[in-house]
Amino acid sequence: MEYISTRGKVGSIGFIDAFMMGLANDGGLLIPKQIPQIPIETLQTWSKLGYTELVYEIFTYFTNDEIPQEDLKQLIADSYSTFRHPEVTPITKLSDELYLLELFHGPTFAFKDVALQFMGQLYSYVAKKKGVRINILGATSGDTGASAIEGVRGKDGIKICILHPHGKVSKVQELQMTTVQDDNVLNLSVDGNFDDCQRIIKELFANLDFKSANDLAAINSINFIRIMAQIVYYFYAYFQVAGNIGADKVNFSVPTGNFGDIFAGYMAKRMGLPIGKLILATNENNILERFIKEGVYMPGDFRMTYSPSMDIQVASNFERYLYYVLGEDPELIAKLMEQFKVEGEISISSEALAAVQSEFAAHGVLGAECLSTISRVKTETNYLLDPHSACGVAAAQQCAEKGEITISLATAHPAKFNEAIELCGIEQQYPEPIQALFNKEQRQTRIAGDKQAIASAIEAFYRG
Ligand SMILES: N[C@@H](CCOP(=O)(O)O)C(=O)O
Repeated sequence: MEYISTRGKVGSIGFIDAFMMGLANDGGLLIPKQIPQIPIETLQTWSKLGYTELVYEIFTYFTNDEIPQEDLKQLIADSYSTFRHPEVTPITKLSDELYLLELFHGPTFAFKDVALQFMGQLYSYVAKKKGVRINILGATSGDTGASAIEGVRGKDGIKICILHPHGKVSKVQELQMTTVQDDNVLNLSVDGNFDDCQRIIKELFANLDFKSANDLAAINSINFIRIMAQIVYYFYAYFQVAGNIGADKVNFSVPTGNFGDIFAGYMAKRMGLPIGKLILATNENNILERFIKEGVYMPGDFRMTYSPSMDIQVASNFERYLYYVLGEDPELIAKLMEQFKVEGEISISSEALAAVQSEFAAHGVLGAECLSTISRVKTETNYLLDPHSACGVAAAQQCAEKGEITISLATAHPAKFNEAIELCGIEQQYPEPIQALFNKEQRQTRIAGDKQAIASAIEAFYRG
């Protein structure tokens, strides 16, 4: 498998190079040159595999034999041995038509661990094999940062700097990031919102002199390896719910802000998994919902919500999807992304919109609906959803037709978002690792949302 850029100026690089490049050097996003097509017989075999066996089978389509088999197996085993559930991403049934895919059994209680435990292992592997320094730079609205830090804290040859928006992540998310005392970790608490953090790091990655002088590596879903690891749980969930292949199509409902998680579902579908609708759930920051309903991609006003991880306007992975839905034309994508930078808007034709709507449905879940979904599901089933997962369930109930089976992604544990849970009048007990955070000392640097100031702080940390 080779990787190319959505903007056409990075040609055919291998798996490890794609991993290390993160953001494509032409400012676009890396994607596989061809999407692997999985034969039905292979899908049938896969339906009987355990989680880590399935990870291995799927990864080999993407890793291009660049990692020896035994090494890859070991990396996978080490990555998922940290999960608290033997199935890694188990399924829970809410009703005959609605299932939850629990993605929060990793060390930081969010779906990000599924990819970032593996990426932490892989960065460490590459640092040792190639004898290179790796300086990770990432932006987070709360979950990615904690998970990325957990994946590489204390690891030799790796430093990590994470930008989070000051005062705009949940208390537990903040504690998960800032109570880590390892010297290879720097948390910058940025005055601004997540979009500011993401824009600044993308500009720093796009400055190739800065990128190479600082050996920058990416953990955000601009890095295709994040998507690769997340593709797996769509297959695994489908097999758990539908049994063997050949059963009816199954919908997936996905709470998403950066379009990464749902893009992994789109890739799984393109690989041959019988997915019906991909239901996109947003909160009040609903640029993606508006795109799917109207074909216009244009940021609105930033809003703070009960689901802070999805408080995102400009969705990184949207560019990857645009590439596919507009006919895999890199020149067109480069032009549209430039237009977006200047005019702040992309509109697609009615034919393209029809193609989008044949694959996606969308629902923007307002605060009141998010809280009422948490309360209702708790009363009816005794299951406590976190606010992001509640958006997924609300969207599934809004967009799925009667008789369709939908798997809704439960992306985080409710203990990460007690601010919303207590507004529902529900008292929850924290799992021990989360409770313990409240007694630990915090370490973070508050900084203005200014690219130059952030670049200087990052350089000083990486060189220190
Ligand atoms: N929701 C994310 C934002 C970063 O998105 P990613 O897809 O690049 O990881 C978070 O919790 O940080």
